[in-house]
Amino acid sequence: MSRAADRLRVVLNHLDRPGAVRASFTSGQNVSYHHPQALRYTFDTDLLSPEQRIAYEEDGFILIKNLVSEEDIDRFRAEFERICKREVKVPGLVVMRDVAIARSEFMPDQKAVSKLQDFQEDPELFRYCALPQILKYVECFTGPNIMAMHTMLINKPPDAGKKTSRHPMHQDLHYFPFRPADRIVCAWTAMERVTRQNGCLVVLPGSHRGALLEHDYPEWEGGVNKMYHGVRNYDPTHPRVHLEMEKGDTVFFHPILIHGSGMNQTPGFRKAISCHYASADCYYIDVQGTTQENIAKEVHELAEKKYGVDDSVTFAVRKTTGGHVRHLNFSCVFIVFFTVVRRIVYMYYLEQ
Ligand SMILES: CCCCCC(=O)SCCNC(=O)CCNC(=O)[C@H](O)C(C)(C)COP(=O)(O)OP(=O)(O)OC[C@H]1O[C@@H](n2cnc3c(N)ncnc32)[C@H](O)[C@@H]1OP(=O)(O)O
Ligand SMILES: O=C(O)CCC(=O)C(=O)O
Repeated sequence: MSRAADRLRVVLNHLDRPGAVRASFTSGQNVSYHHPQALRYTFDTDLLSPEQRIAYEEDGFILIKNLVSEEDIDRFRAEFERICKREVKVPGLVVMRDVAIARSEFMPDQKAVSKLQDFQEDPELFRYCALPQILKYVECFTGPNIMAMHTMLINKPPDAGKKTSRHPMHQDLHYFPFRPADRIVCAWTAMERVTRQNGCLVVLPGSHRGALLEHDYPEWEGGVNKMYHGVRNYDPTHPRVHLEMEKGDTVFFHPILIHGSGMNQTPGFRKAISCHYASADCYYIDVQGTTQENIAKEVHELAEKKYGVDDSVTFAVRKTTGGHVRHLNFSCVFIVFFTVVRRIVYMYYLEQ
């Protein structure tokens, strides 16, 4: 270990000792999960090294190599294929097609699927969200009571020539009407080798320390996928990092971190699986009058059109236990983030 790392460890030990200044939390449940004021984004659970904690604090993301086994990933891939072939039907699942491909008559159906969203009712895919090795890291950011909030399997298609396979630079918090942001984290696992060629994630290190910015559709000539909003104004000179990853590597990142992904310039699909987690202490906010109002409106419109929902819709809550990490799974579609969310949290507390 380097001398600098040794020094860092000593400083962190001092800061972490009982009686040191603590950050405040939204409930007493996290009392033993303190972190020193200087470290705002991470908890000490004996998993992250001092260097890793500092890296996440400074950059807003951390990449862990080889976290998910080849066997698990192959099982997720097989389940994805079963879903595409309609061999299994998953309640609440949102199947997205790339806008350029959806409008093509010639693409066989399963190839057109660019993303599955809200797979929490698929036990095989949902295993990803409950993998102990993932939850151990999640706990470093959310604290011990963890909720799975949003799930995706992203199947970035070979670009159809319109550059629609790109995902504009954005902050995930734009889609989440709950807070505090620092207690939310995304786990994103490469299901195969991801490179600049096939459209790896691109992040702006340190941008998680900024505010949630205004988002809207980018003005792209070839079209933009539904709800793929981009950050309106960000510093184009901000350093960018392309996260090239091997199968099974996992990146954890903060919901204010500005990120996106490039065009897939290869003939193959680029797959990744991800889950957004939050502390059970997170609370929902009213997004009226905030920058999130535009996405809330769009989600409501889509929900009305597709499901005819109103605020009286009820959603089930399922609870699972994984070691000492309590893990909640919301049975919800994307829309509940903006509609009946308060009820779900309330039900959770009633169950205690
Ligand atoms: C926190 C992390 C957030 C991550 C950020 C995100 O991922 S944000 C992205 C989240 N996105 C979503 O949740 C979108 C969910 N998607 C959907 O609900 C659906 O895929 C859809 C509404 C876009 C289309 O569903 P439908 O079942 O109506 O599909 P259908 O095939 O009948 O198409 C209806 C019309 O929509 C067009 N269409 C289809 N897919 C589209 C797409 N991705 N973007 C734009 N338009 C699309 C079709 O060409 C068609 O247009 P015409 O009528 O002109 O022929
Ligand atoms: O996997 C990708 O290409 C980008 C995913 C992403 O940023 C998102 O869905 O929010």
